[in-house]
Amino acid sequence: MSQPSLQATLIDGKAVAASVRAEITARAGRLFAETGRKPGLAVVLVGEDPASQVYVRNKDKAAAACGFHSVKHTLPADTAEADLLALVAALNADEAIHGILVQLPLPGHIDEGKVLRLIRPEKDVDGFHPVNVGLLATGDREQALVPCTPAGSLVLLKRTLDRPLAGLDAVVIGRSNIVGKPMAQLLLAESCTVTIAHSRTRNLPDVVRRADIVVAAVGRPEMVRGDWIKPGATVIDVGINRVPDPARGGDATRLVGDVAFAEAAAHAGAITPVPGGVGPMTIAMLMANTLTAARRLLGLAPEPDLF
Ligand SMILES: Nc1nc(=O)c2c([nH]1)NC[C@@H]1CN(c3ccc(C(=O)N[C@@H](CCC(=O)O)C(=O)O)cc3)C=[N+]21
Repeated sequence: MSQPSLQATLIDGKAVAASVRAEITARAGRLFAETGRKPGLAVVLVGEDPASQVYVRNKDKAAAACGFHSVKHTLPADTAEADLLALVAALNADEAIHGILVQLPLPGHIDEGKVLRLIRPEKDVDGFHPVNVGLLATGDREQALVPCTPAGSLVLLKRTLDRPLAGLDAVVIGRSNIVGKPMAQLLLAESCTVTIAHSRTRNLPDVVRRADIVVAAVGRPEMVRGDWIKPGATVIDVGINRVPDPARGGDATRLVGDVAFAEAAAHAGAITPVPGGVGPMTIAMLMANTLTAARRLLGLAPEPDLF
């Protein structure tokens, strides 16, 4: 049998992210003209997780390009929990900082929940504080800060589908607090019929075959196969997995998603690539959340929704 050919529309996350960042740059410029204040973002990195380092580098570039005030705190891997909590408390009180992001995962000796719960919900640009989780669950988008990866995935879906999502069957594979659960909440708020599948789901291929929208967020390279995809479905691949690339020899690696891209592209109506899909949107939505947090903390009226 011949190789399946690409039929799906490629969803260009890099291009959409650039347009979101351009809009945020314009909004930050207006904020500065009106108030003399810049949105302020603090990123805290404990230890040297490679994925987090990539993310911090991209974020720094994006924040600078958007005209934000941006600070980075890099702490050694053996930092005491109390010292990290003290830094978060100082950032909570810092009037120049409107967004605080503590890179996950944290080293094992630090209680992640304790750190996330200390961040002021108004400055929680990751949307991981239980108050923001609750506001999303109650549909209170006016007050919530929504996690960046699901928010970015929804922007891609809306720009791709160009019609209301209401009534569509959506299957989210993965139930993490960071992606799967908030993604399901956002799709539910759009009136999709939402299924959350996970490692204990029976007959996952058949569950996925029902979906008009597939969001893969399991962290297992190329787990979702082409013949699981309903013809014409929209596929959002959240996975970023580094795998060996023997074709290039030596210790070469390449990035793949949670979806077997070439196979799935032969069935899907539209699909995100990895890299260049959801990843750049995560960064763009972090900028959007920081601007939103700044306006709220400064008592200013909200800007129109990006999605
Ligand atoms: N509190 C917290 N919030 C996070 O959102 C968070 C975190 N911790 N810890 C680490 C992970 C990882 N993450 C990425 C975001 C964007 C890209 C990204 O821009 N990827 C590009 C480039 C990838 C590459 O070339 O390596 C792409 O997919 O095209 C990657 C990784 C956010 N994370």
